[in-house]
Amino acid sequence: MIEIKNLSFAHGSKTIFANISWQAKAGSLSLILGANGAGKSTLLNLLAGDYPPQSGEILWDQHALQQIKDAACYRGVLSQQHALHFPLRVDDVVALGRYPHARRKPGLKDQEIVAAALKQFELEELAARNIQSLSGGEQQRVHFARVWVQMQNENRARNPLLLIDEPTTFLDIHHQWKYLQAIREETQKNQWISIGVLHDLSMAYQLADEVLVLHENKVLACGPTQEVLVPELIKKVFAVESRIVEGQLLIDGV
Ligand SMILES: Nc1ncnc2c1ncn2[C@@H]1O[C@H](COP(=O)(O)OP(=O)(O)OP(=O)(O)O)[C@@H](O)[C@H]1O
Repeated sequence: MIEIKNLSFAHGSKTIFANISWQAKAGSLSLILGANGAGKSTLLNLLAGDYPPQSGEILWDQHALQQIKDAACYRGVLSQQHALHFPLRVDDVVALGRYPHARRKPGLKDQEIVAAALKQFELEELAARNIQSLSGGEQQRVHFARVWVQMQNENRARNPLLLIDEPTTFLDIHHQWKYLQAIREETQKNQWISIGVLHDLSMAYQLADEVLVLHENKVLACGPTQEVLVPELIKKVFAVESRIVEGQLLIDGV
């Protein structure tokens, strides 16, 4: 479990959150929602350990997140864009995800995990290509696979933590659904703690087990998605009209 307790954070003199608390459970996909500038990426960056909390604490399976030494074996971060400015084969990029686990270089077991990821993410035909020659969406699929292999860990000292920040921006609609559904299934099956940011509210409504809504430096609401993400709240936070029709969230417009 991730527990955020009385967390406050400011960028310079600008307060982003004041005294927020929240929990994200293992086995759940939790999405952070909020308008532009609400602090979603800042919260993910704190969970990624990019900078320490200024006050309050973040606990990962009851240990202070900042003090966990083997975090790279249990924490994967998938962002909108990962720029690689040098030539590397696709399968070598995916194998980079195994380096935190390997003493020197990835061994047979790591190679098997990489091969399984290339198959699962439909990358076998691209495996020998230079990543720089791929389209934006193809590159993003490679990074999904890289993070997926990083998250595979037989030693369960803690529940793996997956952080996703708008990871589907460059993907076509088939791959958006395929990969987010794969994340959801892995999360349930392997008790990952998966926390992400997604701007598509309808997709969030379908896929997220839990949501956290950030608004005006506070947690406006949190809990099971279909209880929290109701038209009144959506109007207050995003200033759009919406409806729930046959279990789907439809956005009508501004
Ligand atoms: N390094 C920084 N220095 C100063 N201000 C920053 C920094 N990073 C972010 N901010 C500001 O903090 C606020 C929150 O930014 P953040 O990126 O967390 O928002 P967000 O909710 O992810 O927004 P978006 O939906 O637009 O991606 C914004 O007003 C942003 O301008």
